Amino acid sequence: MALLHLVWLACQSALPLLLLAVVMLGLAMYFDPAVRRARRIAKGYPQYSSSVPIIGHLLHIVKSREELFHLLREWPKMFGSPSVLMLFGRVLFNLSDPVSIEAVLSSSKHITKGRAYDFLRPWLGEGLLTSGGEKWHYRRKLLTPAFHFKILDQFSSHLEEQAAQLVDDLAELAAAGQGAAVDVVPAVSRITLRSICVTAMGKVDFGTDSSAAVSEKSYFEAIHRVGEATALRIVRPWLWPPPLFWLTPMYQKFRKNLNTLHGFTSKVIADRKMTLSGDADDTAVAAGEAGAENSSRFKRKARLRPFLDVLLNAQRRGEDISDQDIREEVDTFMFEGHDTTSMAISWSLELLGRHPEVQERVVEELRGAGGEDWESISRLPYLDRVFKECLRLRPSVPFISRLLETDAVLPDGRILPATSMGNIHIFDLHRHPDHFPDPDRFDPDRFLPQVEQARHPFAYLPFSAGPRNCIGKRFATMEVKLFLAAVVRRFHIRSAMPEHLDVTADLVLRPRDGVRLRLFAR
Ligand code: HEM
Repeated sequence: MALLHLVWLACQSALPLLLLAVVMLGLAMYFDPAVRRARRIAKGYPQYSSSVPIIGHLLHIVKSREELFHLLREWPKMFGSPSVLMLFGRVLFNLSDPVSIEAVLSSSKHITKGRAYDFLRPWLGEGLLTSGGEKWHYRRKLLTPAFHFKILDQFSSHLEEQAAQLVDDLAELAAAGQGAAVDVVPAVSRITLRSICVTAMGKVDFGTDSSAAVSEKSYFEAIHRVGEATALRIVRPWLWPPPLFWLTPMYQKFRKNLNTLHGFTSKVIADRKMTLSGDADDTAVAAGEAGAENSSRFKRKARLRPFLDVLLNAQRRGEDISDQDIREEVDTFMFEGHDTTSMAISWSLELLGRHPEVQERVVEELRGAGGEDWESISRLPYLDRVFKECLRLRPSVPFISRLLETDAVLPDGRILPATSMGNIHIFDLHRHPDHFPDPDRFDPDRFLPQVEQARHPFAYLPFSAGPRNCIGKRFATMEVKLFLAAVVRRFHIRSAMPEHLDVTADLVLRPRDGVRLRLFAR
């Protein structure tokens, strides 16, 4: 604490120098020849006519997070896609059409994440989501087998247990609410966090005392606060330079919440290290001892190597992975692996609550499925279409971004020039009227095989596409479908949300006041 205070004082006294450094850096970037070329090319694209010298279109986007979310939805209607936003001499392309998005995402040249991800680094470090270059290539190759479908098959029984637990928790919540609307997000988040822990992190023991519940609760609250601060910082340029951010009262809270997040993940890693070090086969294999691979116990375990064990074993084999590296991956997967699925499940329940006829058809299909396990559920075609349509209308990740390090060339010859940002608005892509007629209508039959095949392959991207697509896509699909199936089998669901949603610009698609539902036992 004292150290933090000293840093804060030092920053304050060095403020004029820091500001000067920021201005000098800004000017160097502004007059960089490649950036000037990008500005010249960007003039050919639609954009706001009023641009202020240096700050560009900044005044248009300084809004509350709710207002900003709605403003972003206006851009495709006003300008089409691609359109341009200028900020401090930098060109940002807003992309919400499949053709220009394909030009960016399908190329292995455009794998560097946009500047917005820099603000995630205090939390997620250089994990798989934020890293680039060699580091990303190595980690992606190392971690891909941890999400192979054979490993996911081993996870299905854990997820089935968690689905049953979710149903019990929701029953308790509904009983406490006595027929009133309840916000299901906290209950769903708790179970999706447990799900990623018991599968990818190999954590089996949550303890029976209340301390586990307390640490889970503080973890969610900290995620929300850090997410809010990060999303706000992205659209408040005066908070971009770290030294300026450090001087704000917001930073003190941000730091405290980061400590909670890192404390939680460090404990998960320490617990798993302890379990593995007590396992003679595992230690021998990790150290590369002769004969270990031939042990029959190892052969059984090798098929079951979950995400965290892959990292810990790579470290024990002497590969270049520090404790810090492991923690940033665990932070990344813990966040990506539970917040995205938690919102996908909550939003899907809400959409089913608005469309009782679809809900009943899902229940009917489930009754004929033959079982409640993943084997039976994975084959259901109508549930699959509902799942896809829910992620179309409510994509958990509504926005992603790339820094274009080389030109991206569109099929009509136009260029998205190097140094600019390709901001991909998945939320608007999924509402493109040419690809999804009457886009706000909920209609699972948009995903009938013949309809899907006729559509542009980059018109529907809830999990992104190309080399940096979602590594957890199969895991997420299994979890969301299993949980939806378990909940609708047990409850009639009715949405208690207003017709027009109040959504905020956040890291995941989150409503301002939770997802409120009425649940009635079937
Ligand atoms: C419904 C649930 C999910 C959705 C909608 C979703 C969506 C996405 C999207 C759109 C991206 C691309 C991000 C970007 O380009 O910046 C992504 C990347 C990623 N996702 Fe997911 N995700 C989901 C669940 C999961 C789960 C369950 C995990 C982990 C178990 C996961 C781990 C990751 C990671 C690590 C990346 C970065 C991959 C890379 O850059 O190589 N996601 N996800």
